[in-house]
Amino acid sequence: MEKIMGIVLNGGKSSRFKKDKAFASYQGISFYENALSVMLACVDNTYFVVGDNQPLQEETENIHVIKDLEPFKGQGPLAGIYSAMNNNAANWYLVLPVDTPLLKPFILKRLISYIDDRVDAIVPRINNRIQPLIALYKLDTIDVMEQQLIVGKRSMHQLLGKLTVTYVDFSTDDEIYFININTQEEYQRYVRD
Ligand SMILES: Nc1nc2c(ncn2[C@@H]2O[C@H](COP(=O)(O)OP(=O)(O)OP(=O)(O)O)[C@@H](O)[C@H]2O)c(=O)[nH]1
Repeated sequence: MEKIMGIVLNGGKSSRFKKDKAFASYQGISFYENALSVMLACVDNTYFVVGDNQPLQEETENIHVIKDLEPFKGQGPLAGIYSAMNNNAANWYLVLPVDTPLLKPFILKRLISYIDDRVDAIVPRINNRIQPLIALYKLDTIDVMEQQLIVGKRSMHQLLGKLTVTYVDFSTDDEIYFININTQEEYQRYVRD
């Protein structure tokens, strides 16, 4: 049985949203609480990788609050993923951002079912669009991540270009679950609490 650790990313600046996305809410639940609960419906333990405005006051038994490692602090989602994987706690890591409030556990469980040690990453694809922040990464990919960060290549797409990836196709009907809220306009259009 593979050991899987969650990584919920919450270290962004929310500059397009104009206020901290973590505290926006959907159906009365804040984005960050929702992301943690979707994650914990799929794995036993998760990292919660935060920036300066840490919403959780206390750790719980299965939520471990950490910060980006200093050399790459605030350098984007890849920095957060790398910082969590650096703790060496599992051989696979399931990543989730805070800003996909419509996501459901079945999506993550389907990705988990594709775990195979011959590949480096398992990434969903919907209508030819890939979602590298709702994905699984094998521990061994940490060296490639570090190299990318050292040379300032923060793009997840560029990272995937260097890995062996299984793309898991989801149908157009599932597209709704992957909606990513970056702006107030997107919030009004898709979420409207
Ligand atoms: N740990 C960590 N997470 C990050 C970092 N940058 C972004 N994230 C998270 O990655 C996910 C996607 O973030 P983006 O929407 O690309 O970036 P953002 O900074 O939150 O928003 P913008 O400032 O509008 O680009 C969110 O869950 C963010 O909280 C970072 O430097 N460190």
